[in-house]
Amino acid sequence: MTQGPTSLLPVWARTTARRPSSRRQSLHATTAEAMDGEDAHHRPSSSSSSGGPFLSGLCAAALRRKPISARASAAASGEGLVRQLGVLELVLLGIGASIGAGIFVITGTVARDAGPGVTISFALAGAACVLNALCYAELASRFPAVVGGAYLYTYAAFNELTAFLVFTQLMLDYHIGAASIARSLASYFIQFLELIPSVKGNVPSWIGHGEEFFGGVVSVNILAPILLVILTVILCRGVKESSAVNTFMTTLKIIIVIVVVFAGVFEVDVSNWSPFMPNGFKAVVTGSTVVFFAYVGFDAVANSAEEAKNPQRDLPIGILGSLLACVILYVAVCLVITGMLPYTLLGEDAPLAEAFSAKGLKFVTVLISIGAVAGLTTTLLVGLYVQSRLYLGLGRDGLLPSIFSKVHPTLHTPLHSQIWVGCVAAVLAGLFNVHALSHILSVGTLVLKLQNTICNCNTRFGCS
Ligand SMILES: NC(=[NH2+])NCCC[C@H](N)C(=O)O
Repeated sequence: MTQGPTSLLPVWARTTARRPSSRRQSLHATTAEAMDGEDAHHRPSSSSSSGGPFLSGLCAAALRRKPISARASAAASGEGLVRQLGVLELVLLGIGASIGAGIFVITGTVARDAGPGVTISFALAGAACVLNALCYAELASRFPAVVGGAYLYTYAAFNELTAFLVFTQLMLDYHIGAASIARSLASYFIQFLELIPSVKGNVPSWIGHGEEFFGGVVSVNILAPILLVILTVILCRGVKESSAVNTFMTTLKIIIVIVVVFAGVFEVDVSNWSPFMPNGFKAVVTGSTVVFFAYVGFDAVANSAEEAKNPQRDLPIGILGSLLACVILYVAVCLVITGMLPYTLLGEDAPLAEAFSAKGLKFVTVLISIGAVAGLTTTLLVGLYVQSRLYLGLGRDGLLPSIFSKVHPTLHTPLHSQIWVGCVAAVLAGLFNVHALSHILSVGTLVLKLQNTICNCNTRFGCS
């Protein structure tokens, strides 16, 4: 066996990479061992390096690649996670991750510029995402069904360094995203509570909305961490349990969106649709880059590869099915909302709810709030789920401490990884208002989608 240089890795990673745990050894023939095969030519020989052992180690570690075949045995062994998710659960997982607060908020922001053309913005962003989803679907069906998603594909298509960068981007997105969503959820709960007259105005801000200290640098909130703990407990209990919660909540929000569309159809005045693009096509295209956020999430399905009953068939269906369902629902909501009111009157923060209150349909407004809560809950739940599976993948590969590679023998969940991601999100959500930061992350997500498309080209056409 060729010895792979590990000097690039931190001490703990070096240790785990050299002396892999027995599970890792059996599940994933990775790192040095994995390089024996098809990717040996990707490693620069250390003797040819003129920059000394450190530089050659650095290059070798950065350039080593995980061969696709090395994962096959992992998928076959079936050890660790259990295959419990059917095609419906996978589609609902994708929808659960995608339909969050985006549709309830972004529509108004973009419609103020793009007018009714926001519908085209959603269709354009949806079309771009469908192309990307096709890449994900192909990668998901081509690869052995193990955890890792985008990280795994990058490891096989490029190298370890790129894969690790993908992981860091994903983690930044998911950790901050989870904290931000948990805070929004906490605020929603307080708003619900404040519907009770005796409670209104009496809830201290440190419970839900956040009490600011040090000039706003720290914003203390206890409800968000509590919600994160509850979801983490559900996720730790088993994939069947968390999938059941996701299925229930996602079905609820789909029904609510459909009811909203049908209730709104009768209020549509077609004259509100002309002009359809008051500020031209440019505003519509600009809008599509913003509404892209609403589609983020379908890729979550790829991360459940190791828990899908029939991954090669069901993952592509789950990825594409959930995205297409979102495109249809989003376009329908946009058409209805821009038909109900002149676009100039649409609110920026809660356009859907405001449009229905303006028409005197208060019950729909309440439904929308319930839909938003269900939406936030499922995006949070699935986000935490995906994170833990990514940590599990990196733990197995020796890129993170081996504690992350452990799967509970009876619950069949990566307990340590799950608790870790819950704790990180809880600390962030409990102490900081990360909302502003979460918006910037869409750019990173966009780059990640591009990266995945390149991965697909790379593995399909063998460019490297
Ligand atoms: N990984 C993420 N950044 N997930 C956030 C998903 C946001 C979701 N699409 C929404 O409209 O609310």
